[in-house]
This record gives sequence, structure tokens and C-alpha cells, in this order.
Amino acid sequence: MVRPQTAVAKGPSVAAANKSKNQRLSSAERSAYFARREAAKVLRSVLQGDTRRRALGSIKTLVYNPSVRNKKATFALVCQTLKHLAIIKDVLEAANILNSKWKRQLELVYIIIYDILFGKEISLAGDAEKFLTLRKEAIQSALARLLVRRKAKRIEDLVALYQTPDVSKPRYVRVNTLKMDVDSAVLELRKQFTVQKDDMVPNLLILPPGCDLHAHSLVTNGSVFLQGKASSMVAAALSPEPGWKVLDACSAPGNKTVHLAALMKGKGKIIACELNKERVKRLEETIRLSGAANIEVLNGDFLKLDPKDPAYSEVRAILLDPSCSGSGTAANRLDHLLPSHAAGHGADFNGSERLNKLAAFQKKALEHALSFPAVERVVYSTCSIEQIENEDVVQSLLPLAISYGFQLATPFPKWHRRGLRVFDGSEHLLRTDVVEDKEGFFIALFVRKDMVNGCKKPTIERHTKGSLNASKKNYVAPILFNRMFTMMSHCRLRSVSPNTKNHSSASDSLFHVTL
Ligand SMILES: C[S@@+](CC[C@H](N)C(=O)[O-])C[C@H]1O[C@@H](n2cnc3c(N)ncnc32)[C@H](O)[C@@H]1O
Repeated sequence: MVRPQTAVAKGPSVAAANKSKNQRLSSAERSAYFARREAAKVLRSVLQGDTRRRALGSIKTLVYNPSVRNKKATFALVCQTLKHLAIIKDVLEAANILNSKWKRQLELVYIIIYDILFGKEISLAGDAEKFLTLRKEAIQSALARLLVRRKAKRIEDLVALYQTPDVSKPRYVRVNTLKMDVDSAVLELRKQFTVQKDDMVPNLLILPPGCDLHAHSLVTNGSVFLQGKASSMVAAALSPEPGWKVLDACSAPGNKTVHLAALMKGKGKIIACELNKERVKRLEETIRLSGAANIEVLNGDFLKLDPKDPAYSEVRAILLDPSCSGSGTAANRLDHLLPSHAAGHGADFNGSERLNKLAAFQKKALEHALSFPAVERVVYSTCSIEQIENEDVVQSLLPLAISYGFQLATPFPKWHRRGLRVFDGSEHLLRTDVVEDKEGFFIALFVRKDMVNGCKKPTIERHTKGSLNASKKNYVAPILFNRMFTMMSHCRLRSVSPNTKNHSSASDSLFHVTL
């Protein structure tokens, strides 16, 4: 514990040294005091979101909010407190020390008790710290009784009873080619880490698990983005060409938006649509950091954009990454630390009512994306492992998509994990596995080409938005159309096959169209 130095007669240099030591210690105390309060605030949001099964943001998102000053200490405190939360709650109950005042500030109490029992010896700075430190004996003896009751010899054994899954996975870094080329990024990062280039996703680097890069200058100046492999596959699967007009339908916090900008080499235009005003701020921050100058932010509802409006009628590619259950990245977001997970209520979070609502929105959004008149490519992605949000959404929209002249293309043909075999064509879909690949993502790519090897495709009547039933009634037309298209496009098919060396553009190597 930090204690003030007793004043004893000393020479001037010793006194000066002590004075500066006291100042250093008090500034460390001050920063610990604030870190505990920042951590308590984050913990409150996390726990409230968990109780309502409606998270405001992941732990990481909340901690990396610009308002949190001491991010590293706050993140560590929140994660460690969550990891020990069940024990802390049992100890608190047994010690029975809280009055109504402190019961209203439970998150701060949890954080301080974590520090008292498992963390650093804390100073008396702060009312809550003072209150709990004075009751330290009661707290420690409650822990001792808990150890006996749970037949645990050591604290670590007790913690092991609340074991958490292994979430170690490589740290992926996407190089922002608007600011830096890949080889320079590799050279720079190799000064500190082992770095490999990913063999499938361009501009993606693999670093060892656990590398903390949040404060690295390449991250803070936007030269690289901390983006997972599956997430980096989405914009790459869409592969918009430089100069195109592209719409990112549900865009915040903007990782995929700025990836699109890099793929388009800053040429053309990206409209980044986002409904949530608060999240628009994060989106704007990501765009600023990326240095992209061709992104227009639109705070609005994607479903309400009129595809015939001249502002959107020339959009050629749409990235649709709508709100989803997030079940594929729960470990990433540290959801396994949350009480609902520990209590085995994880399934509630993705209860059927919530999933049905999400799937209904996802279908509407995909239907809307497919209705833009000039759109040639639509990528649909989720970070969910649920069939209802993935294959089922694609399957239900496939007749309409085909009637508009779209085909399901195969993004990253070399990737081995494809869609669940629930309909013909699901082998074109891409999945990543939550255990094997450490996060569960889903990608579907719809491609429409009006010109195939110089031949104009036969025009078919376009169905108006919302006429899904009509499209099913006229289903014979798309089938006929597809046969004609297949006959005409076999050359194209060969030219974009993954085995062909002679790709017409870099983007072709990332997906091929199968009819
Ligand atoms: C999964 S997140 C997108 C993540 C983003 N693509 C990225 O990679 O950074 C989905 C976003 O869609 C937004 N959203 C939900 N409904 C929307 C709507 N109707 N129109 C526009 N945005 C919407 C949510 O607020 C959320 O920010």
C-alpha cells in the first residue's frame, strides 16, 4: 500500500527525491482511481446490456470509445472483474457489508473488490475504496469460507471452477493501402512481431495471438486496421472496381467501408449508410483515420432509400452487413465473460423471437439491396452462425434474385468451408467456423452481368420491390433465362474459374460465377 513518507531530517537531495517519489506515487494513485471509475462505467453498460440481452456495444467497443482515457488499464480491469464476477458476488453476499448507498454503485464495488482480492493492493483514495478497505477482513474471510465450501485449495482452483473457453487466435491486421503498402507494413511490424502474409485475403497480415497493437503507431495513424480474417473477406469478395459508385448499406463502425475505399484505390464514390446516430460518430472517426476522401456518410434508414433516386440509381455494388445476432463473434466480444453466458443462458440471447426479428429485417434489407437498378454485385454478410440469419435468408430471396438476373457466385473459391447444405446452390456460400476459424461469419455473393462475353443478356421483366410472390409466380421465366445465360456464358465461366491463370482482373480471382 502507498503510504506518505514520515518527515525525518534529511539532506536536501534526499528530501527532493522523496518529494518527487511521492508525486509519482500520487499520480499513479490518481490514474488507478480514474481507471477504476472508467472500468465501473463500462462494466455497468456491459452488465445492463447483458441483462436486457441487448448490448450497447462489445466490451472492446465500449473501452475503445474516445471518452475512455486509460484504455489498457480499463480493459484489463473490466475483463478481470468479469472473469471473477461470480466469485466476487458470492463473497459480497457472504460478507454482507453493503449498505443501500453502495448497493447503488455495485459495478464500482465489484471493481474494487477485484482489486482487493485478486489485483493490486489499493490505496485509500476514494470513498468507495475507503469503505471497502475498512471491511477488507470481512471480505477476505468470506473468500476463505468460499474456498472451503467449494473444496478449492487455492484461488486458481476456485477460478478454474468458472473456467472460460480458450479464445486465443492469431491477431489479424489489414493494411490500409490508401496509407501504406503491404511490404512497408510488414517491415515495420517485423521490428516487434513475427509477421506472415495471409495466403487468401490480399493485404491481410497474421501476427501471433495476444499481440497488443492498440497503441501501435501504425494502428493509431490508420496505416493498418485491426480486422479479423473473415471480416476482411467481405469487401474483398465484393471487389468493387475503382471508379464505381458503391453503397455500404449498414456501415458503422466502418471497417468494411474503409476497406472498400482501399480496394477502389480512393477512386469512385462510396455512400456509407448508417441508421444509428451514435454509431455514425464511430463511422466518421474510422473514415477520418483511413484517409479515404471518397466516402459520403448518410445517417438514415437503408430500407427507406429510393433505388430510383438519381443519387442511387447508378450504384453498381452493395455491401450489406446488417445487424445480426453476433453469435459467431461472441468469444471475440468476450461474451463468455458475461453472467448470462456463465449461467448457461446464452441461448436466450439468441432466442427464437429475437432471431426471427433479425431474420425478417435481414430479408427485407437483402430484397431492397437486390432492387437497385444498376447493381451488379451484392454481398450479404453476418457474424452469426445461425442458419435462419444466413442460408435461410439467401434461400428465401434466391427466386427474386434470379428473376433480376443475379447468380450466386463463389467468393474465395479456395476456401474450404461453404454454406450448410440446405438448398441447391448453398455450396457457393462461405462460412467460417466459430471453433476452427475462431469466429463464425457468413458471406453470400450475388453477381449480375448484363454483358457476357460481349453479348447482351436478354432483358426480362423486372419485378417491383416487394413483389416476392409475383416473382415466385413467374418463376419459369428466370429458369429459362438462366438456361440461355448458361449457354452463352460458358466461355466466361472458364475464364473466371479458380484454376485459370488468365484472370481478366484481380477481382476475378476472389470469386467465380457458377450458374
Ligand atoms: C453489423 S453492423 C455493421 C458493421 C460494419 N459493416 C463494419 O464492418 O464495421 C450493422 C450496422 O447496421 C446498422 N443498421 C441497422 N439497421 C439499419 C438500417 N435500417 N439502415 C441503416 N443501418 C442500419 C446498425 O446500427 C449497425 O451499425
